[in-house]
Amino acid sequence: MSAPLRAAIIGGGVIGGGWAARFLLNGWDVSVYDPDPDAERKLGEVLDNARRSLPALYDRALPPAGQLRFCTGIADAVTGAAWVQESVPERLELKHTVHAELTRLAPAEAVIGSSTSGFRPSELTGQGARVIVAHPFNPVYLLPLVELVGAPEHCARAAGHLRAIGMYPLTVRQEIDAHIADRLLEAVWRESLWLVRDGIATTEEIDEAIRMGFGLRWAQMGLFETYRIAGGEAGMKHFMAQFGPALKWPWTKLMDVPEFNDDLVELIAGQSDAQSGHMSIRALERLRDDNLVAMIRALRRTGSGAGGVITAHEARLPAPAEGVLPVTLDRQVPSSWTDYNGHMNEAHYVEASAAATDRFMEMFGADAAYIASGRSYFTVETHVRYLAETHAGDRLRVTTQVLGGDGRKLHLFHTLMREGETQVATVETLLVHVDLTTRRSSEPAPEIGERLAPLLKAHGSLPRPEGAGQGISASGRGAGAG
Ligand SMILES: NC(=O)C1=CN([C@@H]2O[C@H](COP(=O)(O)OP(=O)(O)OC[C@H]3O[C@@H](n4cnc5c(N)ncnc54)[C@H](O)[C@@H]3O)[C@@H](O)[C@H]2O)C=CC1
Ligand SMILES: C[N+](C)(C)CC(=O)CC(=O)[O-]
Repeated sequence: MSAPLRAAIIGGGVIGGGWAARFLLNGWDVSVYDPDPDAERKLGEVLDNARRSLPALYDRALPPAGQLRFCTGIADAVTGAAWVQESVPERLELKHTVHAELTRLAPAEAVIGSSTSGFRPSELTGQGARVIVAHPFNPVYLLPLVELVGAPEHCARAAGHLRAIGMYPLTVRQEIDAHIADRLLEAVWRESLWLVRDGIATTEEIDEAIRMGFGLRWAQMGLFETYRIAGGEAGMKHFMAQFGPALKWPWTKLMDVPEFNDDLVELIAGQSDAQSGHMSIRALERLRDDNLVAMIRALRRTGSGAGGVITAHEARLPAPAEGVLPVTLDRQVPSSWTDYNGHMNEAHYVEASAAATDRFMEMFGADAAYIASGRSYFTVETHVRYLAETHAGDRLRVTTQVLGGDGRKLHLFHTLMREGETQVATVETLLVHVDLTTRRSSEPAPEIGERLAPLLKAHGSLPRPEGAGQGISASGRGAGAG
C-alpha cells in the first residue's frame, strides 16, 4: 500500500480546521501551522464535528484517518506536502508574506491553494508567488464546492486531488473579484444589510424568508433551472418575458452600499444575538451539520447536486475486504441513527442488515439489472438479537452467512460487529423470491441458482452460527437498543 499523501494547512481557524478535517478523514496526513496558542483546541473541536457528520454521508467506510501534527513553523509544515492550503485572515499584505514563504519552502510539485474569499490569483501571485485560488465553503468537511482560479495546469492537478477527497472542483474560467459564488452571496448580503438597516426586516425575518422558501430550492436545482420551471410550460423565455421588465424597476439597492459603521454592526449583531444567542456556536454548528447531512443524503436518492458528488465519491472508496464470510456492510454509525437513550436505535439494526442483504443479493446476481428485469426477493421474516450497545461514530461491520437458498427461499444470518471486536447484534432473515409483475413467489432465474451454489457450499461447511433458528428468549441476554 502506498504511503498516505500529506497536506499542509497554514492557518487552522474556521476554514483551515475544516480543510484539515476533510483531508484527515479521507486518509491524508495533515501538518498544521498556526501561531495562535489556542489553535489546537479549536481545530480539535472542528474535527470532532467532522467525525460525527462526514462519515454519515456514506454507506461505506471512509479510509482510515491520517495522522495530525502541529508544527512550529511553515518550513516544517510544508515538508513532503502534496497540497499546501493557506487559510490565514483575508488581509492582502498578510497573504503576500505567507505566500512568499510558501513558494520558497513548499515542494516544487505541491499544489499551493489559497482559501481567499475574494482576492484574484493575480493579486496573490503579484510578487512571484506560485498559488491558485482554492475557495471552499463552510463547513469544508461537508460542502463539496471548491472554486479553482489560476494557472490551468495547477488547477487541473488540484481538481484531481479534490475529487479524490469527495469535493467538487469548479474551475472559474476568468479571474474576477470574489469569484462566482461569493459574487452571488455578496449580492444577497448587501440587500439583507439594507433591509435591516432600513428597519424593513429583522435578521430573523430575513432568515425565515430564505429557509422557508427559495433556500430549499437552491440546494437541489440552483437558480436557472428553478426559474426555467417557474416559466411554466413555455420555460425560460416566458419567465424572462414576465420578469425581464423588473430589471428596470427599483427591486434592488445593489449598486448602493449601506454605510459600514458601528451602528450597523451593533444593529445586526444585536438582532443576531436575540435570534440565536440561546445556542452556542458549537451547538449551532452541530445543528447545521445534522441538517446538511440529512439534506445531502436526501439528494443522493435522485443524484441531484451534492448528492451525486457523494455517490460518485463512494464508488471510488475501497469495497469491504472479503474474508471467509463476506463483509456486506462496513460503515460508521451516523448520529442520526442514535436516539434518546444515546445509542443506536433498534430500527437501524434492521436498516443495516437490510443494506447487508442487498449487498449479498448483488453478490449472486440479484442486482439492480436483475430487479429491473422484474424479479426480486421480499423479506418475509426477521429475528433480531440486540447483544450490545453501539454509538455514533463506531465502525459497524456486517458479515453474512447464507444458511439456505434452494428454490424460492433464501435464508441469511447477518452478524453485526462493533470496531471489529464486539458482536452487537445478529439478524436472521428469511426471504422469498418474487415475480414483481404478479407480486407472487416464483422460481429464481437459473443463473441465480448457479451463482448461489458455491456460496451455499462454502458457507455450509462453516459451523451453524450461535443463535440461528432461535425464537425470543425470555432470559434476554442482550444489552439492548432503542
Ligand atoms: N469563514 C468563512 O466563512 C470563509 C472564509 N474563507 C477564507 O478563508 C480564510 C481564513 O478565514 P477563516 O478561517 O474564516 O479565518 P479565522 O480567523 O477563523 O482563521 C484564520 C487563522 O489564521 C491564523 N493565522 C494568522 N496569521 C497566520 C500566519 N502568519 N500563519 C499561519 N496562520 C496564521 C489565525 O491564528 C487563525 O487561526 C480567509 O481568506 C477567508 O476569506 C473562505 C471561505 C469561507
Ligand atoms: C462570507 N464569506 C465571503 C467569507 C463567505 C465565503 O467565502 C464562502 C462561504 O462559506 O459562505
